[in-house]
Order: sequence, then C-alpha cells, then structure tokens
Amino acid sequence: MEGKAKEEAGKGGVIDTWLRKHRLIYIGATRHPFILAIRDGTVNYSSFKKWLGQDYIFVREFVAFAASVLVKAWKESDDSKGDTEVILGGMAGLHDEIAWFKKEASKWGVELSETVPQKANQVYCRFLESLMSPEVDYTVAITVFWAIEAVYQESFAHCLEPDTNTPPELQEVCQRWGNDGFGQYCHSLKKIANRLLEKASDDLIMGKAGDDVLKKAEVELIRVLEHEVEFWNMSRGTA
Ligand SMILES: Cc1ncc(CN)c(N)n1
Repeated sequence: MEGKAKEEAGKGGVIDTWLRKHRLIYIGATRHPFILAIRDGTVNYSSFKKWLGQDYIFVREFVAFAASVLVKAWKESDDSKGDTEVILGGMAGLHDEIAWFKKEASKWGVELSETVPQKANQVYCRFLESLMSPEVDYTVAITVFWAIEAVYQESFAHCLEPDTNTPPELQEVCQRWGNDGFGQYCHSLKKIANRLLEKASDDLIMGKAGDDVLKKAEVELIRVLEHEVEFWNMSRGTA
C-alpha cells in the first residue's frame, strides 16, 4: 500500500525511481540540443524541417503501436478496462496530430509524400513494431507508451517556460505537446504504468511473476530514451 499511497501523492512510483536511476539518458532525451536551440531561438530551420518530415513518418507508425496497447488494455482482466479511455483519448489526439503535421508541412514547404525515413527513424519504428507483438506484456507496452509521450511533453514544455526565446513561428509546435492538457494525459498514462509496475513488483516479491516483467519494462524504457536521443540527433544530421 505504501507504494500506492506514495504514487497517488504523485511523489513516487516505480517510474520516478527509474528516472532518477537513469537521469543522464532522461536528460539527454528531454533536454536535447535540438530542443535547447528551439528554446533559445537559434534552431536551424533546415534541421527543424527535417525533424518535421521524419516525425510525421514516426507518428504514422506510433498510431499502430497505440492501437496495440489499446488491445492489450482491453484484454487485461483487472481494472485496466478503464485504461482504454485514456489510451483512446491519446489516439484521438493522434488523429488531430496527423492533420496538424500536413498543415505545418505545407506552411514550411516540406513535401511529406517525398519524405523518406532516415536510419534512426527506421530503427525506432522497428523497435515499436517489436513491441506490438501479443507476447509483449501490457505492463511493458504501457510503460513504453508513457515514455514516448512524456519525452515530447517534457521537451516542448521546456520551450514554453517564461523567459525563453522560442521563435513565434515555432510556438505552435511547442504548444502541441507542451500544453497542460497533454501534460495531464501523460500523467494519466504514468499512473496506469505505475499501477501495473507496482503490481508486477508485488508479484515478483510473492514469487508469482513468470518472466521478469519489471526488468523488461525498465530495459525497454531505457531503449525508448536512447531512440529519442537518436531521433533528435537525426534532425541535426546533414544526411
Ligand atoms: C519521435 C517521437 N517521439 C514521441 C512523439 C510523441 N507522440 C512523437 N511525435 N515523435
């Protein structure tokens, strides 16, 4: 109960413990030079346009991953049924997001139909596909889902803080993921993931767990952060 009480208070939970333990890669993913360049208004627009095209490709893949997490939540016996509304809300957001990418791409003269996935994007998408398999536990999948959303929320919210120099023409991009509503949605995902991770840790202590779901969730979380760093790096690449 203690873990749950702490998590409810928003103080702790398994995820916050892991973010402290892996704080370097978490900072690498959420305070990347690409994001810092947007924040101080020095971002190079060809880097930004490269990121825009690549992220559109990623989001198309992420829709399928989100659907696979929805199915896993639906299959769960316990009160995960309630989780499907949160995940569905996220998918509705992705629907708006795709329309937004098309509008934003035409604003910047980025031809999405001609954009090809760069290496880091291909690798990240293959990683997502591997986690869509039914063998991957819901606890692992929802932890990954939270991490992917949280990296963007933390990164772009950073650009919206007071006394930043985010250019006006990039405010809308930052608002898309940095706004409070998206922050609330990420918090809802984090609560779901922490609930399941606490349960997995109790099962482990009781010797009930089959394969170590807790360890796999931690490993995949770190992999998400590493893929996010490579994704940001890609936008700075000259290739
Ligand atoms: C690479 C990446 N990571 C996360 C998000 C937020 N769904 C995104 N749009 N793109």
